[in-house]
Amino acid sequence: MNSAQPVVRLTNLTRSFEQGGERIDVLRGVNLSIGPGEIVALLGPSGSGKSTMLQAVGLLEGGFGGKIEIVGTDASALATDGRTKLRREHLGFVYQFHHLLPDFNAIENVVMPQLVAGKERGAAEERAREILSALGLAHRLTHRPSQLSGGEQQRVAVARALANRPHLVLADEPTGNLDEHTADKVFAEFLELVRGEGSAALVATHNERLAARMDRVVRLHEGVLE
Ligand SMILES: Nc1ncnc2c1ncn2[C@@H]1O[C@H](COP(=O)(O)OP(=O)(O)OP(=O)(O)O)[C@@H](O)[C@H]1O
Repeated sequence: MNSAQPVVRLTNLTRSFEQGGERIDVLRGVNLSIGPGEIVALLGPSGSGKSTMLQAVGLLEGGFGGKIEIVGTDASALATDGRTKLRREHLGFVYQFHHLLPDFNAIENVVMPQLVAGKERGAAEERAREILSALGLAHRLTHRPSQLSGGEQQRVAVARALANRPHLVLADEPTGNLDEHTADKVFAEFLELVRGEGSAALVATHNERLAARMDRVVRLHEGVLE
């Protein structure tokens, strides 16, 4: 990767929804460029389009206008297979709710995306141990999600998102489901890990306090960033 190249560049991103015969223009021309290792907070009131924007950047949904470039590749021009490949190679996801596989323990949840990416099992397990330990979960490796606290579940979700060393982590209210004290702690660990790994991140949040800890804050207002 060219070191000066943005990990994501959005040019005139648009998205509208048709609901009950009415058209809502949620994104009306969003422009954003995130550099390597840069951690950006995406703020905006409820319903302003933060999740919609993360879905676009995550190449999870179609129906968007404009251009989405991920590490220099124009995703808008790719078919489903190409978008999946781009997503697997460059992106990691953390959601408000952990979405861990319930029948798999912590280490297996972190190993899984690495196997999907073609990594050999031994190396994947070593990486999972390393990253879970960095998040203080060395003593919880064989616990299943139901046997973990909410904070621990989110830490596993963070480890899973970073397992393949993504260039960009997309996080949608990653600590929104936790009490304030736990949220602060898990978020600090998340930031430290993302910084240590050198990944960039785009983090949607309502929380101004968390936003202030990131490198840059952008705000969605009436469909554009300000
Ligand atoms: N599939 C859909 N069909 C119709 N409208 C939708 C759809 N998805 C989102 N919207 C609308 O788009 C707007 C933006 O939703 P979005 O979830 O992106 O907001 P948000 O900023 O993430 O909100 P919150 O902070 O509450 O999670 C909302 O008005 C929502 O109702």
